[in-house]
Amino acid sequence: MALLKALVVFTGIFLAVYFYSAGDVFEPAMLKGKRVIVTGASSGIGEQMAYHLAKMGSHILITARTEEKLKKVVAQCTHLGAASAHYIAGSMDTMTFAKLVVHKAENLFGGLDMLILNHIGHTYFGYFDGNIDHVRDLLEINVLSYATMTVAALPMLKKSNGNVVVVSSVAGKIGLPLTVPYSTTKFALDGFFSSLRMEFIQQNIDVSITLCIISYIDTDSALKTVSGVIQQPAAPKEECALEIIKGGALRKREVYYQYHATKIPLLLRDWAPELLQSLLLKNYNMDNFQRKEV
Ligand SMILES: NC(=O)C1=CN([C@@H]2O[C@H](COP(=O)(O)OP(=O)(O)OC[C@H]3O[C@@H](n4cnc5c(N)ncnc54)[C@H](OP(=O)(O)O)[C@@H]3O)[C@@H](O)[C@H]2O)C=CC1
Ligand SMILES: CC(C)CCC[C@@H](C)[C@H]1CC[C@H]2[C@@H]3C(=O)C=C4C[C@@H](O)CC[C@]4(C)[C@H]3CC[C@]12C
Repeated sequence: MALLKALVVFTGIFLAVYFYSAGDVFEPAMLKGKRVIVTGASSGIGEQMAYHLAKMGSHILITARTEEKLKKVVAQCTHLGAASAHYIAGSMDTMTFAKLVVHKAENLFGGLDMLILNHIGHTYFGYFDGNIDHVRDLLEINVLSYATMTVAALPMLKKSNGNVVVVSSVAGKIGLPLTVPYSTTKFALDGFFSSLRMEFIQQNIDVSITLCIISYIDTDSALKTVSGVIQQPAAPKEECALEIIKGGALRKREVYYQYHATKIPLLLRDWAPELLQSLLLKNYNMDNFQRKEV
């Protein structure tokens, strides 16, 4: 009898896990013909996301400040099989530009399926220098432009039951040294977008919001800034870019990449904060530290 009970329970758990994860299967075809904006796509993870989307056959609009780099990324996207690829150059420190990007997508595509918010403004990797004006400027670029673009894109995203994908960081969930202004902006994204997600659910607005919690990635800018100081290895940007797109397409609440480097610290955060603190500090080799502009 006990064996039968155990068997029933086991089968129940197996079926629950099977059917729960069945909806979790990603197919590149999910992005075919979809109309996508990627910000900060002239380099790093944003550039890699544009290439993945191109291979999947999406319509892509990319943006950043450097026109020369954007032209090259667009050419490569076309070569890789994008349904169409366009760029618009400008800086996200002006909210009129943030809105302009969304309006350009509307004019080009007549709608929008996915908004990938990924750009970050320049900052420094070093002890907080007391400059509040820099924190304010960074909040404009890293947070308010994200909110502005989301507001501008919402009518289109409601029509398509689309996705907002927000690229954040472990530094947006856990306080870390040497990135005070940056970390401030990434925590703010959690506040804005996690609250907005709850409001969408209450109002039956079928637009998903995916917050991506990313650890140390091997982009040129990250390697230039922190190698020597950070002890852990950097994860590959290509795989990171794909995991972000998958999370958005599957309408996940949050993406954790790399899983172990983000989930384990997050589990410790609330239950063993002092242990986490001492483990994290061991990860920084301050003998090699020099303040750097990012
Ligand atoms: N690399 C890492 O270790 C980690 C990265 N992340 C997150 O991943 C995302 C991408 O990072 P990563 O690829 O490393 O960064 P990169 O430095 O490679 O890319 C940043 C992008 O933002 C653009 N950008 C910079 N300033 C502005 C501006 N004022 N207005 C508009 N665009 C601007 C840059 O282009 P241009 O200069 O031409 O404007 C570039 O395209 C970020 O959100 C970051 O926080 C999270 C955790 C770890
Ligand atoms: C197990 C983890 C909790 C350990 C801490 C991981 C630390 C070392 C990781 C996590 C988040 C990372 C920073 C980040 O998010 C984004 C950028 C912007 C990029 O242009 C320059 C590098 C920088 C500052 C990364 C530096 C390394 C950080 C602090």
